[in-house]
Amino acid sequence: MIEASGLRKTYGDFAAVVDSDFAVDDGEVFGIVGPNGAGKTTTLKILAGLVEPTDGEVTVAGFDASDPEMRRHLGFLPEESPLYEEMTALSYLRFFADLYDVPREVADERIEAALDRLELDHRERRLGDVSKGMKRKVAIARSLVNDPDVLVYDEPASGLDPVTTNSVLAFTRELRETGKTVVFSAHNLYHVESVCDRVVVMNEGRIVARGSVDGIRERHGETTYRVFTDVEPTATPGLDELDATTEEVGDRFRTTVPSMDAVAAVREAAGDAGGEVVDIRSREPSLEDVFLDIVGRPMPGRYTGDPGGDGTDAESDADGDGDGDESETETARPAATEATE
Ligand SMILES: Nc1ncnc2c1ncn2[C@@H]1O[C@H](COP(=O)(O)OP(=O)(O)OP(=O)(O)O)[C@@H](O)[C@H]1O
Repeated sequence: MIEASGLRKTYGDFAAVVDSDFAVDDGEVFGIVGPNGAGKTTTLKILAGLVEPTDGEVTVAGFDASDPEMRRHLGFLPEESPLYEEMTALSYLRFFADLYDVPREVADERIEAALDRLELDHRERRLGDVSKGMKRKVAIARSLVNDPDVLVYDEPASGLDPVTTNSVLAFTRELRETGKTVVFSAHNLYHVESVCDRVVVMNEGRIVARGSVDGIRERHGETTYRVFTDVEPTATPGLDELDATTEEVGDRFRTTVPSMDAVAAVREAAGDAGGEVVDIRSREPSLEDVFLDIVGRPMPGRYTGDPGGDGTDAESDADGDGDGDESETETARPAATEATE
């Protein structure tokens, strides 16, 4: 649905996007993640045909991004989307539908459906008087009035309260179920983890990692295991050497270890001490941990508005099986060689 190859955008001597290649499949939710200034917005604007790349090619729904016909297939949500404050949500959305020559009846049906799914109240209220969350929802509904195949959303849930964030993320997931292809950027890694099929991580204009969220996590992060025993597993010499740490938790002992071999050693130690393992859980590194590893600095605005309340760690029963997702990392080169100050 989207193919970008050799994308580069320079402003004078400064390279905002360098050597960017990626493809987005039909019906996929694709995330672009990275710190401030990484080149996310520039990339999205190139996809939306709003910024012309200095080099490279991009096709969206089979059209060159610069082809005006492409816009009929695209819904774009900019990072900031000022609305006409004197209009109501309904009149505003009808206005945009008219710009796309959507017949009134069809437009009304689409608008109602989008606003229902977004749970938007106060449809007849002046947009100048509605909350920031409602404005964002109206802007999202606007991106759908032409029933596009591809949606390009720049930070769709940024700065929203947890309830609205949840609603916007759920809506984005639903778009995939209706066959839309979505590309979105986010600072907040929880947003990316909870919605995207695949992501690219950008830093200083370049893609530095790509793959499924799980694949990237698997490749860059280290899974730890928490072994719960009914005795303190201290009997076997050498447990310390396995980087094991044990804490007493209620009537159990929780030993955290970095490998399945160490899990086996804990099991043996518990047996030697006359007890047994009662539970084993794996703890996946968060995308945040991985991001720190790849980019070398934390994401700004980390995990704000986490509607799940625990976006930082994924914990699951440990069978020790990875899903073998492929992902790859590209070595981060210094910010564009073209960029000379
Ligand atoms: N029109 C422009 N002229 C000059 N420099 C620009 C222009 N647009 C973007 N840049 C620069 O290009 C770099 C990438 O900007 P971009 O907005 O794509 O980053 P971003 O990853 O979206 O960042 P943020 O998360 O802060 O929105 C930044 O250093 C920015 O200052």
